[in-house]
Amino acid sequence: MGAGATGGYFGGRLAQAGKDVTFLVRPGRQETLRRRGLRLKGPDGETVVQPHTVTADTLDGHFDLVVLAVKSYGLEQALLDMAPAVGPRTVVVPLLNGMRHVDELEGAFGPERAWGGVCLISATLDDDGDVVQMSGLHRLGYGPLDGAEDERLPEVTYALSGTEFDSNPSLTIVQDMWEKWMFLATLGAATTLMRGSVGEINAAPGGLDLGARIAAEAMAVLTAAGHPARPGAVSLLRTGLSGTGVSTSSMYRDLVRGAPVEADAILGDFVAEAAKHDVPAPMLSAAYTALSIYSARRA
Ligand SMILES: NC(=O)C1=CN([C@@H]2O[C@H](COP(=O)(O)OP(=O)(O)OC[C@H]3O[C@@H](n4cnc5c(N)ncnc54)[C@H](OP(=O)(O)O)[C@@H]3O)[C@@H](O)[C@H]2O)C=CC1
Ligand SMILES: CC(C)(CO)C(=O)C(=O)O
Repeated sequence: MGAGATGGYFGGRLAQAGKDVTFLVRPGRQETLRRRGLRLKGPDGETVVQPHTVTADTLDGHFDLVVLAVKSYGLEQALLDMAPAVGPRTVVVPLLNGMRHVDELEGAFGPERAWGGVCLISATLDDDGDVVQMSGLHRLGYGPLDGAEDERLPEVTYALSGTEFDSNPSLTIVQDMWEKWMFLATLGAATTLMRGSVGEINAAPGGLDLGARIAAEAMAVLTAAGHPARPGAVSLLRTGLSGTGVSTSSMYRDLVRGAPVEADAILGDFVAEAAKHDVPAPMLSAAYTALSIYSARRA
């Protein structure tokens, strides 16, 4: 569902590996994909696949697996449009950041079909509509939200394996999603508040300290919410915040090109979680306020 940066990337890699993939898209995107093919550009070169696409009005029959890859502000319509594709045994794996979509997905399709998902990638669409993978990271995690063994997990794992990206079935997907949320809340707040990449922030006076302070707030929120970050997640966060590189966040890239941002789902809900547990989060809160002003001006 959606053939933008993440849907285009993971779906394109699956199609490249010979899997039976259909992209549910809107007419504008369908036209671009017809004209140019689905082009994936990245550190390892360029690949073109000719994707099979459908639009909501031509969607027919149930699918085994739906990978939901829209922005949070497009979720409501996306759930309506994809509903005919979801049958009794369909599994829906969302790639969205944040946690609010979990309730919406469960509400729409029921807990037996709504799974959790996490994607770690830095991707964007360029001016031609091609998918650009901006670093070597491309990991997709998925699993049932209740963490119980599910006979469909090996089937979904088979469907999502044998491609160029890392595929991670997980029985701790809710914890994985919280940790991903912590990572993105930190990186998203730092890059949008400072209007710069990780390398630029770290090179500026006070930049290193700022990153560490936002990370400390975010980790405290996870602990208070009952999902303390595991050592691997803490180390990923530290690595993500260190260095001199050009890495940013999808929210930063949306901000600098004047596009809508997912501030409410990524930072608003996170700050609300902090308030619920009386955890001070002044830096995260400042970033959310700044993005809310940006969103109000765009409206
Ligand atoms: N980009 C990144 O590096 C990462 C993004 N994420 C998360 O993944 C999610 C998706 O982000 P991303 O892929 O970057 O977003 P994009 O904006 O690049 O892609 C979203 C796509 O969804 C399509 N879409 C929206 N609504 C519908 C609909 N009703 N029917 C069909 N297609 C629809 C849009 O189509 P149209 O072209 O018609 O508008 C667009 O192509 C977000 O929550 C983001 O935070 C997570 C990790 C990394
Ligand atoms: C932080 C990152 C790059 C990790 O995948 C991400 O999710 C985003 O930018 O939206």
